[in-house]
Amino acid sequence: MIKLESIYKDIKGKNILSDINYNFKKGKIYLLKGPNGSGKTMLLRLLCDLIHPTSGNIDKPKYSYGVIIENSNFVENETARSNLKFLASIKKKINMKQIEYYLSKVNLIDYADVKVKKYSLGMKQRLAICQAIMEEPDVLLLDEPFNALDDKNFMEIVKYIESIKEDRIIIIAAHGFNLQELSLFDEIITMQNGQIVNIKWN
Ligand SMILES: Nc1ncnc2c1ncn2[C@@H]1O[C@H](COP(=O)(O)OP(=O)(O)OP(=O)(O)O)[C@@H](O)[C@H]1O
Repeated sequence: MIKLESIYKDIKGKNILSDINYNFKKGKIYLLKGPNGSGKTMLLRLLCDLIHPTSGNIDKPKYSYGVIIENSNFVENETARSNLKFLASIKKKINMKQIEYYLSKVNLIDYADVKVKKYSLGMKQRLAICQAIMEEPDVLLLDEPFNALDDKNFMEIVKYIESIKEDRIIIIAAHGFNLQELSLFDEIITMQNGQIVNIKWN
């Protein structure tokens, strides 16, 4: 569990997150929604230690993280396979067989040896999802992972994310108009002006 208690974050004198109290539990999928600038990305950054709170407590064990936050930086002139191979070489947790397994999960196995610069936006998004899940992290943080996906790939990725939720904390920040209708999400958290203003349990 990740426990946030009275979290405040100020950047350059401006309040970005305000009095955030929340427990994120394993086995659940969370939707973070809210208007542009409401603090969704900042909350994700805080959860994976990219930023630290100005005040308040974060209580959590030493988790591993898979993240998509802002643009994923793949080397455009390399293939998907060599990009993922390079990323996997940092932690040395997985081998090429596992990379290929996850490439097939996001429907990219047939394009593994195509240079990323030839990928469409949706394919790049699926590659980013692949990169985030391939090391089977405890916590999956996905910022706007669905934007460019067509209906078929959207539904397949949604089903897939649902299938891996056991023993994992999954938090997805997204605008999508009808996303909250999906049974995918166990809890829907609405943010506004850096605060959590509504919580809905599915
Ligand atoms: N590097 C930064 N320095 C100062 N303020 C920042 C920085 N990055 C973001 N902010 C501010 O933090 C606030 C929250 O931004 P955040 O990116 O978390 O919003 P968001 O809910 O993810 O928005 P969006 O839906 O547009 O992605 C905004 O007011 C933004 O202007």
